[in-house]
Parts: sequence; C-alpha cells; structure tokens
Amino acid sequence: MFINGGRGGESRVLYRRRETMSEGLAREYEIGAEIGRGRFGVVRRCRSAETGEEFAVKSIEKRLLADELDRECAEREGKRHRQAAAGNPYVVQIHAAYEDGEWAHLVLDLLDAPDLCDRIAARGGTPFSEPEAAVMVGHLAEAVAECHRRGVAHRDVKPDNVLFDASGRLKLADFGSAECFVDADGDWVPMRGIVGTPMYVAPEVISGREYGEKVDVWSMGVVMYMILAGGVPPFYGETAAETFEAVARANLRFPPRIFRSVSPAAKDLIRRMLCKDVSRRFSAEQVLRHPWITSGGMSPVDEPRRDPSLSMERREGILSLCT
Ligand SMILES: Nc1ncnc2c1ncn2[C@@H]1O[C@H](COP(=O)(O)OP(=O)(O)OP(=O)(O)O)[C@@H](O)[C@H]1O
Repeated sequence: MFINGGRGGESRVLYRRRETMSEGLAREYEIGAEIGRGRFGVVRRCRSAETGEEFAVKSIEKRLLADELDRECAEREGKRHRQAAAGNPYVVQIHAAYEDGEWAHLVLDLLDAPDLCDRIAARGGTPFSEPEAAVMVGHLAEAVAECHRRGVAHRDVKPDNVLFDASGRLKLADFGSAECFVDADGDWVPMRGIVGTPMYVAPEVISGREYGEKVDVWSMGVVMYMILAGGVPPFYGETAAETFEAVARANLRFPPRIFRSVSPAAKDLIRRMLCKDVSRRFSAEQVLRHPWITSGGMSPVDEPRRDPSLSMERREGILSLCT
C-alpha cells in the first residue's frame, strides 16, 4: 500500500484553529479538513476569508525538527520555494507564509487531484504509454530546469511530490529539502548532506561527497523508469540500507519482461539520466532537448503494456516502496 495513497478528511466543514495557528493565518484564512501528513506536519485545505478562494496550507510543527539538517531545511523551505516557484508554471505556487514560535505555515495552490504515486498505483502495474509518459517527464523536466536556472535544487523529486491541478497540469511540490547551489555572485556552490528519499536519491548524495543540481536529474530518471515500468523502480532493496547499496552500485537494467516494448529512445534517455558519472549525466536542459521528449515519446508500440509474469503482490510490494 502507498503511504501517501489516500487523502483523508474530505469534509468541507471549515473551522478556525486559533490555539496553534499564527494570528495572521487565522485572521486571513479559514482552515479546513486535513489533506495529508508529512514527517514534520500536516497539509489542510483552507479558504481565503477575503476572496473565498481555496488553497492548501502546509503547517510544519517546529518541535518535530530534532535534527539540525531538518531544521535548516524547514527554515529555508519558504524562501527556496518562492525562489523556485514565482512564475514557474510547473511548480506549486506559494501564496503566503506565516510563522510563530511553534509552527511555520505555507499557503499553497490547492492540488487535490491524485498525485503521480497514486496515478501509477491506480494502473495496477500497467505502464503509461510513451506519449503519456513523455508529456509528464517533459513537464517535470521543465519544472526542474526552471528551478535550476534560478539556482535551486529540489533534492526530493519523487512521484509523491508530483501533483496535478484540476486541468491535469503537472506541478512539482514540496521544497522542504531544496537548496541553493549558486552564491550571491552567481558562482556554483556545491551542496552537502544526505537529503532525499532512498529509492530516488543519486549515488553521489549517498557517497557523502559534495554534489550539484544534477541529483534532481537522477531522481527524474528514477521517476521516468517507474512510469514506463508500471511502478517497478530501477534500484531497490528490502531495507533503506539495501536500497542505498543498490543505488550506489547503479547497475541499471531493463528486464525484457517489463521493457520489451519500450522504445530505444526512451531507454537511451533513462540511461543518460541514470548515469553514475555526473559529468556525463544529462542536465535538465539536455533532457528537454532529447528526441524522446521533443517527439512526444512517439514509439512503434502505443498499446498499454502489461507484464503477466509479475504478480500483483510483487508489484504492490515494490510500489509500497514509493515513498
Ligand atoms: N499544495 C497541495 N495541495 C494538495 N495536497 C498537497 C499539497 N501539498 C502537499 N499535499 C499533500 O499533503 C501530504 C503531505 O505533504 P508534505 O509535502 O507535507 O509531506 P510529504 O511529501 O508526504 O512527506 P515529507 O514530510 O517526507 O516531505 C501529501 O499527501 C501531499 O500529496
């Protein structure tokens, strides 16, 4: 089962939570039902008292940030998110931020359509067609390329953080791990720290060395692989440690029983994204220029592919690693 698979609290009853919310937030928004929870807080629906427009409010409980790195990331989330999002059509927009001693709140676009993790799971192991996949990967690469142009690395690209608006447009969310990789003079600054989610994290992050923004391209490569493989990830193990070992080995395979009808162009792009050698790995801009993306994923086989040799239990086991 997906950890983020369900969204509880569909009730539209709105109420105020003055006891914990910053006063400005409580004054300007009516806080509604819970949408979901992350490690450090909760996301709820909210409604502008002035316009009646609906948003999501992500509330981070500061006392849960025990680790120094988590605290730093949370403190910077609003700033990095603003830097990456303003006018970036494929990134969740941030509308307001509030803070008090106990909580930090970000008011965001409300995106309550199923996220990419849910969409992959809902297909029960049937991969997306290549044209469908190329649109999603192209939009995700647009989002990431624009973040990188602005000097922000997301550092936690994964299906759970790929949301969609009511019209189906992809929106990259959750800048809780984002970091700047350029300084005030525009010079490249390496990043450090093991940040991200084991199955999606790049080998250079695990190695403990300094790394750059191409960690996001690696994670996009994992997402693309999973979209075309019905949710099966390229590198995984039974435990986080085993997953890290598999990622560090970076032994990329395309099992014929899953990938037999995937086009050579799609596999070529995945190889260029999941390339352990960072200097040879594509940038997000290069992903956008790859023929598989520019041709809209046109491949000889457009029929949905199902792998009969992979049992549902096996798939669910693999898919549950999504987060
Ligand atoms: N703008 C939004 N609109 C609607 N739902 C959202 C929005 N942002 C996040 N969510 C949902 O709220 C839930 C929690 O999201 P959040 O970003 O806090 O944590 P997470 O990404 O699940 O975990 P982590 O704490 O590891 O980052 C998820 O189910 C997510 O899809």
